[in-house]
Amino acid sequence: MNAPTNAIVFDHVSKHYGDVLAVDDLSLAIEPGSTVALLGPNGAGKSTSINLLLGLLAPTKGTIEVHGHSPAEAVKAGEMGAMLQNGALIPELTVKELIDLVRRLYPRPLALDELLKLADLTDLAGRRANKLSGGQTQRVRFALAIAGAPRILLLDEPTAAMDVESRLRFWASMHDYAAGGRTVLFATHYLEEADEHSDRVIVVARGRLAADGTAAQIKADAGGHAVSFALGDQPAAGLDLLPGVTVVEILDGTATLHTSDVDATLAGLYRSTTLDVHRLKVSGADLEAAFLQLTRES
Ligand SMILES: Nc1ncnc2c1ncn2[C@@H]1O[C@H](COP(=O)(O)OP(=O)(O)OP(=O)(O)O)[C@@H](O)[C@H]1O
Repeated sequence: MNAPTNAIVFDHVSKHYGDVLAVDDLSLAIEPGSTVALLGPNGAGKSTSINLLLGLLAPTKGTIEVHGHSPAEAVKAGEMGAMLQNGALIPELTVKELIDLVRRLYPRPLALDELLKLADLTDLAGRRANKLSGGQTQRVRFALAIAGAPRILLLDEPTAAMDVESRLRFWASMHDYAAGGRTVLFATHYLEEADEHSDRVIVVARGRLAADGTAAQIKADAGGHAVSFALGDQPAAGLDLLPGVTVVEILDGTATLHTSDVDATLAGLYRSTTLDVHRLKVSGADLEAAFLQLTRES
């Protein structure tokens, strides 16, 4: 039998919680060595997908493979490490003791010094776990996730509640770990994180696949541009009906029209409205506009 070419495969996977359809016929394949963002709004099914991948939940329909094995087999073989949204540390232990305790549970763990270095914890090695800030705690949880040197690392909204500096340090650690050819899948609803830290973005909305590609492809496919202008106190009624317009945002007297056809929108703005248009600006799509459009459409 040929070795499986994909690290992760979801084949028509659905997951119901009673009446709630959290994951809806999701099919995708992730190549080894890629860093993939699972991007979606609240309730899109990101955590459910990660829990399915870890074998913590069973799909209602469909199958999941991890390097050709079931999730349970892959977890048992130490193929996957995960940083989930919750999970307390043992407060009495120091950072070093805790990481060493966990790494010893694995057959081929990373060296303690390497783990401390990768998670940027060398200076905090002697600190007790209950004396850490939120961002430092997340770094310890990251170290625990990679302790067994997993080939696949799953991160569920890893930077939630981190400040800007902590985020930067966290992503640097993630890239260092991924650089060894490992596969990383991280869930986020931060568009910038998906854009900056992944080489592929899988957008999910209401449990379904809404888009899949590089951040640049998703922006291009959504075809979006934004037309903005100073609206002042003029009425915004009807802007959403202009040709091409997908989303209208009004903020501090500025109207921003996200559009799939910038020429048609501009023509409509000048011909079909009586608005005084000042400080007109046309910009290329950003991931946010693409994301809004995609998660509305699906
Ligand atoms: N244990 C559960 N029982 C019932 N419904 C659940 C359960 N867990 C999740 N859900 C529902 O399943 C859907 C998907 O939830 P999930 O937590 O996977 O989304 P998410 O994309 O991770 O959201 P968030 O970004 O808010 O963490 C939501 O409608 C949620 O309310």
